[in-house]
Amino acid sequence: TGSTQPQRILKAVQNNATWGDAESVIATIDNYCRRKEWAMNVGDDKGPILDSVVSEVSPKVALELGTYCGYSTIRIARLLSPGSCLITLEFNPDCAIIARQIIAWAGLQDRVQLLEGPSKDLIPQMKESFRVKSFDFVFLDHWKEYYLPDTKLLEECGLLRKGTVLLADNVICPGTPKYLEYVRNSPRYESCYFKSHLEYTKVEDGLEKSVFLG
Ligand SMILES: O=C(NCCCCc1cc2cnccc2s1)c1cc(-c2ccc(F)cc2)cc(O)c1O
Ligand SMILES: [Mg+2]
Repeated sequence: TGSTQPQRILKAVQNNATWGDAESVIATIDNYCRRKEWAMNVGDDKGPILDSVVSEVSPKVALELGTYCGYSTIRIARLLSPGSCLITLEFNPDCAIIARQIIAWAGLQDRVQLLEGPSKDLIPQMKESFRVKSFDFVFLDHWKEYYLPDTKLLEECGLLRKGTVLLADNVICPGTPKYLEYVRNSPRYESCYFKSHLEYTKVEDGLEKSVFLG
């Protein structure tokens, strides 16, 4: 039986990146996915936009929906101040196993809590089980049709506060029309679009930044 894409990405990291060096892990994954095989990482075109929003927010408690191999997890976690934490949700156990190893290779396992399971089950547990009061920053990068229901779930669970920043990947490709319509028309959000490209391609894609107004 052959290897999976996450296993091949982990091997590339173990063979080329420096243990404990997050920048080298990011560069290794981008080189591998640009030259060898495309993968659904936020990538090196949208990545700097993600970096700039995270740096601006400086979140103490952040949430990521959709870990995959941990590429954006590392991009976010490397910018967090010590004492801050990033909770990342992954539903696929095979991805979770690989992501944990890639996050550890980057030396960021102390700032990251990877939870396995569907967002709709885990989000309602955040307050009681994971002792989260509210999130300062949320990166949406999971099933595109879940962006809207999960945003409403975060609102209903009282996990957003005045000023919480939501940043959504893939709002053009594959696209999240219902989510975009909601955050761009709701009086409870101030939204703006950062035009970019689908990871490792020339296809248009972008990130939507939406500030919850309370
Ligand atoms: O599907 C994408 N990401 C979601 C997969 C994660 C599924 C999960 C569900 C779930 C539920 N609960 C908790 C955790 C999780 S993780 C995705 C796809 C493309 C793409 C693919 C083909 C193509 F031609 C053009 C773009 C590009 C991207 O940047 C993506 O992010
Ligand atoms: Mg994505």
